[in-house]
Amino acid sequence: MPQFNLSRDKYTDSSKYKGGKVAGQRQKAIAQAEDEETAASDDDHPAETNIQSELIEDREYDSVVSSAMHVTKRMLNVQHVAIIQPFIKWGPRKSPTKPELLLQEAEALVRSLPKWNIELSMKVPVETLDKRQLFGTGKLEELKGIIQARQEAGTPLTCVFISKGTLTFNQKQTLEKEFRLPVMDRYSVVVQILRLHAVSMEAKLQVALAELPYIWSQVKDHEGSAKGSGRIFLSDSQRQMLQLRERKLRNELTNIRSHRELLRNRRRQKNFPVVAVVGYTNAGKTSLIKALTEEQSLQPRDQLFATLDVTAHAGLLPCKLEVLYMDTVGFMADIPTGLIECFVATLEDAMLADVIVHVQDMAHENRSEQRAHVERTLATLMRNGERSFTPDRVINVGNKIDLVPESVALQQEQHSTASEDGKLHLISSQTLHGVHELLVELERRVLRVTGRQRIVIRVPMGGPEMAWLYKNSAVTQTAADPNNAERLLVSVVITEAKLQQFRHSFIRKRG
Ligand SMILES: Nc1nc2c(ncn2[C@@H]2O[C@H](COP(=O)(O)OP(=O)(O)OP(=O)(O)O)[C@@H](O)[C@H]2O)c(=O)[nH]1
Ligand SMILES: [Mg+2]
Repeated sequence: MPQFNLSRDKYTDSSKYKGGKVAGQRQKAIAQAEDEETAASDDDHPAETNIQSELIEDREYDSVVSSAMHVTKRMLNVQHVAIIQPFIKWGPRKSPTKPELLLQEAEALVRSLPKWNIELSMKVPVETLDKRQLFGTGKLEELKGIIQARQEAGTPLTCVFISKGTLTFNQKQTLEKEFRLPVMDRYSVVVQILRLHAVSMEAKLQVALAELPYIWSQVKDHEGSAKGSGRIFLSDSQRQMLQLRERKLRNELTNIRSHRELLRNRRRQKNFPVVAVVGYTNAGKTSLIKALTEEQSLQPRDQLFATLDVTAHAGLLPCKLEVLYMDTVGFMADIPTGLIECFVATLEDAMLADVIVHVQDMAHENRSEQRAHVERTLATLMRNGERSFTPDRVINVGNKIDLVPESVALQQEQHSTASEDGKLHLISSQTLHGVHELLVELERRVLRVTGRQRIVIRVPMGGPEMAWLYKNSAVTQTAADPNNAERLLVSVVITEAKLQQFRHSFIRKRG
């Protein structure tokens, strides 16, 4: 039953997650509960897994995708890359972000691919991003000269990465002819990274789906161009293949998602409060969850889009209430919407969480833009969802404080809003500085948002009350009542509704 394992990966079992090991007993217990639910429904669909594997191993498609975006299965091969970051220097369409930062992000993308080496890295001013050859004639000659010189001395380059969202088919074709090298844009580099990091079948199918709008847009560019090279980009049968592929991918994803909904309902019934950890890519989401749960299996990586599956990890709040932390896909600006849309569905679960922790990298120069980008995206995602993006559900966390000089950190803390809800919690997931305080705040929010409270109830020893409390609340401590040897003092975290039920069932009777 291979799909059985798939669904489990997503939520609890991190054994396949970044190569880690199965976590502790609590984790196992939840996984087991989910498995009971999963087993029945998976038995019904043994054929699905075959279709899914065929969609991933499809030679005919591979040849189309490799010609459209130079994305191949041989991505572990060594590549020698020249990065060119175009930016508009003047005028109303001037790039809002400093070109140095754009270039840094482009370099981080390339570094996320293990055997890709950055040989050259340049930022180049352009008048507009729409020109057929992108660069002015003089600039283009200069770039050709630089690349040529590099080819003759030093390690020969194997591709040029132009750090622009998407290049049109014509831009790519023109530049490939000029540079005599394959040319990639941000979309194709990100797809390459996503392919590498996709672990579960759902993530793999999502990446596959994310590739299609790109291929279609290249086909459209090619057809729309009067000066098309005359070469047919896609044959009719290839087009049909792509259409069929898209339908199949959507079908399979729908199947997987309805399955996920089943698990989500199941989890709701079990009543675990859920905390979603979101943020810009590489901000330290996975590291924070590792710090909060002490789960050794989690492996943070200094790579963009390291996490592609929403996974859940159990942890305890200081009051001993168990919560599930959801690790999510990172956000990134200047990624064409079509690409990330496919992953948005995986964020659905996160959007339904009781509390959302927004992790920010305090050591990143572009922190405030990153924060604004994440907030905008979250607000859009939630506009269509069941729950709204209200400040009382969000905790802002400033991570990597160990990398920031103390005086700067202090300033940033003072800058954050005075109210407890708007506060920026400064922490280091690495040194664990501030993590305990964050847990205390998390507890406060979780209890408030889910309408739970911590109380101590006095119950008769050996009575039915104890069993009832274990079943319907989180019992965090029991102690003998110093004033009455036949009674116990039970500390619980309980919802208002359950507390009413308890009063109704036991206290009135007793009275
Ligand atoms: N110095 C320092 N490094 C940190 C801290 N937290 C995370 N890192 C590092 O930052 C990098 C990214 O961490 P991850 O936890 O993988 O980040 P993420 O947000 O999950 O990234 P994606 O899944 O790619 O979106 C890793 O190299 C971590 O070791 C911190 O508090 N201090
Ligand atoms: Mg991560």
